[in-house]
Amino acid sequence: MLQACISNSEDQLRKVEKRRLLLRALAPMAGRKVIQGDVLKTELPYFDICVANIPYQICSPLTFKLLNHQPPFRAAIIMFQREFAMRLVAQPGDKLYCRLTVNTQLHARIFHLLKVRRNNFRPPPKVDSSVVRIEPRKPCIEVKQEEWDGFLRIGFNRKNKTLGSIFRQKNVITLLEKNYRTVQALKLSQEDLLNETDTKMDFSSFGDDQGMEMDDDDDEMEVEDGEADEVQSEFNDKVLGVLKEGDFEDKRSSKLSRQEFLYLLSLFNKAAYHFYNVFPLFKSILFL
Ligand SMILES: C[S@@+](CC[C@H](N)C(=O)[O-])C[C@H]1O[C@@H](n2cnc3c(N)ncnc32)[C@H](O)[C@@H]1O
Repeated sequence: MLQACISNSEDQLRKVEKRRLLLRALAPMAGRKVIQGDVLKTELPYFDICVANIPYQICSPLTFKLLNHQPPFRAAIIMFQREFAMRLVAQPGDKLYCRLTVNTQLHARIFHLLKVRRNNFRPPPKVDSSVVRIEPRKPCIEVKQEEWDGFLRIGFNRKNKTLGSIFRQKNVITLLEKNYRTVQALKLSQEDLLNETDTKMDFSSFGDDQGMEMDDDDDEMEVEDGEADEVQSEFNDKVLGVLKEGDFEDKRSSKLSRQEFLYLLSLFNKAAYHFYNVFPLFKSILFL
């Protein structure tokens, strides 16, 4: 059939070659189901490999959807906007190292495969691209995702400030103290709080603001609107004691590895300091 199409015309030869390559690429798909739909809204079936050239506005939600997928797949090879890709593969100390980096690298190993320059496309888009390989960690790391997210938000609030300075901020201490008092009032154990380990990542909080917004400022994002005054109280001294215990007071989030973040969070939790709003838990216990 294909042979019959062959002609001397260079254009047609190119078309035939394209078609031959396409048929070869699709051969393993024979008998497979094709699902048509919005990838973000579609429940994905079991899959082993994901290969995708995606519109860049869905970089963050798609990445987190894939990382939440169970059972974990073998690998995803995806082309991302260059800067997003460099954030995924950044290492402590790199300019692009951020909350997105730590969060994704907690759940997956990420490799930069190749750069694709804008001029490789016709017409050229406005940005360069990179192809990366994402391999979910197996077994997956068990964390309470809300706790981890809350902790990283605070840590990367001013990623180049020392943790000592961040954990003197009024809004940070107020959050920790409120949670601490709730936990104490209910005499909740570590197990009560962390038992329902929720490894699911809430990618809704990782809008493209988190994934792509990049400025020259140190600031990642605010914990919440409002003042960031420093406080000095007995409670604050105790919180700083946790930082000192792990030798973290003079360290900066921009240079901490994910293992160090995990360790520091474990020290805080051991001392009953929590970073997510425990109040709903309090309410659910009251209304049992
Ligand atoms: C960058 S193009 C890649 C096209 C083609 N796969 C290729 O590699 O040449 C991205 C494609 O994803 C489709 N797309 C955009 N948003 C999508 C979504 N939420 N779910 C599924 N496909 C989407 C677009 O219609 C477009 O065809």
